[in-house]
Amino acid sequence: MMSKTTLLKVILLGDGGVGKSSLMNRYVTNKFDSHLFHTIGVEFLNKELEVDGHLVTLQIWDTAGQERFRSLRTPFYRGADCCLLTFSVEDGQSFHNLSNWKKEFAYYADVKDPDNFPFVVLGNKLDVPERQVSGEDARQWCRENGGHPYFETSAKDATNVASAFEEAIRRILALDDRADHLIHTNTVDLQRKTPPDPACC
Ligand SMILES: Nc1nc2c(ncn2[C@@H]2O[C@H](COP(=O)(O)OP(=O)(O)OP(=O)(O)O)[C@@H](O)[C@H]2O)c(=O)[nH]1
Ligand SMILES: [Mg+2]
Repeated sequence: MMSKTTLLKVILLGDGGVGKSSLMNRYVTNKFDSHLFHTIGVEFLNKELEVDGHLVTLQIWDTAGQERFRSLRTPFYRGADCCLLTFSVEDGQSFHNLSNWKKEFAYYADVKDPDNFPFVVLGNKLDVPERQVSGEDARQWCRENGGHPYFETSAKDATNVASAFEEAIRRILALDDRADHLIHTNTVDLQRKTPPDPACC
């Protein structure tokens, strides 16, 4: 059984410690580690899913947020279909740095028109009671910086994690001129037990 899947690359950016790896792990493996190590360079995981009738292979690239790893992460920005700008609601500095992350992405991904590129903003660690960034401030930043969608998430208790990644997919698929850029790959469904087509080699 051959089926068409669309490969979409999304990239997680944001300060070290805001929870990028935890969000990816929660979404792909549904696990959470309260003592996760800082990422060095980049890592990626794939997740296959169906969104609004589209079979999608989501390739999630998780980057190291610490400044000392800048040169290791930036070569991987090119070709991203969506960028998830991530901060932690209990870390005001990580919120103030969103503009820098957006600029870094646009520069190294060579995005010509950042205002029309699909960014999604994530305010993570919603479960932590001591907030430094209000939802209203975050929404205002999103409105004033290109009208990006905003999700408050918790990788720890799984709040809104799937919704945020699925919004990223919808934003990409909604772009009018996607058709020319989509990478269609044929995949083999190993679960399906139908006999081979006799007309086939
Ligand atoms: N309470 C709480 N802790 C979280 C959440 N997400 C991540 N953490 C914790 O915050 C710490 C940092 O999380 P990471 O996922 O490693 O952060 P990161 O953004 O990948 O950091 P770098 O790899 O250095 O860029 C870890 O101890 C996580 O367990 C969350 O939603 N709630
Ligand atoms: Mg990490």
